[in-house]
Amino acid sequence: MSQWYPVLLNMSSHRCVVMGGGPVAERKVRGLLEAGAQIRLISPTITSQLQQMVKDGDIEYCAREAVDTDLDDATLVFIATNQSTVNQDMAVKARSRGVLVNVAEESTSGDFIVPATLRRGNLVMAVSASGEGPALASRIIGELAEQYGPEYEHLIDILGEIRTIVKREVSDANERHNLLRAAVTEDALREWSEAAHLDDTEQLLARLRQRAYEEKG
Ligand SMILES: C[C@@]1(CC(=O)O)C2=NC(=C\c3[nH]c(c(CCC(=O)O)c3CC(=O)O)Cc3[nH]c(c(CC(=O)O)c3CCC(=O)O)/C=C3\N/C(=C\2)[C@@H](CCC(=O)O)[C@]3(C)CC(=O)O)/[C@H]1CCC(=O)O
Ligand SMILES: NC(=O)c1ccc[n+]([C@@H]2O[C@H](COP(=O)([O-])OP(=O)(O)OC[C@H]3O[C@@H](n4cnc5c(N)ncnc54)[C@H](O)[C@@H]3O)[C@@H](O)[C@H]2O)c1
Repeated sequence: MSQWYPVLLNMSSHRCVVMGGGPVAERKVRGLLEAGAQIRLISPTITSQLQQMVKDGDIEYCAREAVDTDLDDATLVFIATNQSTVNQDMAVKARSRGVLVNVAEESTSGDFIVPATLRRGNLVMAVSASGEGPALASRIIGELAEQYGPEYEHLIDILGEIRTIVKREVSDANERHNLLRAAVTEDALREWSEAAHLDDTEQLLARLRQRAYEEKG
């Protein structure tokens, strides 16, 4: 059994602190930026890509070693220095303050780990091997990337609109459930990518009912 519990956090208004400025910290910063988090990076040295992000104003940067007070107003802390004593010391301090912490060098010193992730707009896929095989998680995400191409970014938006219409128009919970399931088959997705009937509610519902009926039969 894995003790890790997967969630999607709304990071849009949360401050994250990243300690360390190497490739591992850079990966964490990229993932956080994709979720719109506010990031403060603390490290005496940083990669050229991180330097560019600082220049572009994407992240706040303190060019020094991390200190305890850096933990103060953070929702999440990511520790990725190459100093094991610093990593472990900051992890203990963060936990004692109740700040959730990720420790890149050792999964069990922290409160959470970061899964390999694939984003297609609002479709977010995350794979974890619970720290036992990050390379496997990364490989599986690579496979998913081939299976779920960039077209899913648009498709997931169409599906969102279809769902809004169904929720508005269909009051029976059981029927709603059947229609929404019928809306996401591979065949249905192909149809929506060509014509989703979003401006013709009657036509859309008729197509969904037909699909739900066919699936049952
Ligand atoms: C998913 C990903 C996300 C990210 O980092 O953003 C991520 N590691 C990635 C890649 C990767 N990391 C490593 C390799 C080399 C192969 C290997 O060693 O196996 C590769 C493969 C590669 O580079 O392709 C080395 C490594 N990783 C950790 C340690 C320490 C240890 O062993 O505990 C060491 C040894 C360091 C050393 O040698 O000393 C620890 C962690 N790495 C995690 C996440 C967390 C668990 C995730 C999970 O299992 O779900 C955890 C526990 C903590 C954390 O960082 O949250 C990202 C893939 C992104 C992508 O490609 O999509
Ligand atoms: N989770 C993962 O996926 C993964 C993968 C490889 C390695 N690791 C672990 O993550 C650590 C970082 O890896 P890396 O390749 O980015 O290392 P790196 O050596 O390239 O970078 C380390 C960074 O930490 C900074 N640093 C050093 N002391 C500091 C301090 N007191 N306060 C703040 N910053 C400080 C350095 O200036 C440097 O920017 C490794 O030591 C390893 O244990 C994790």
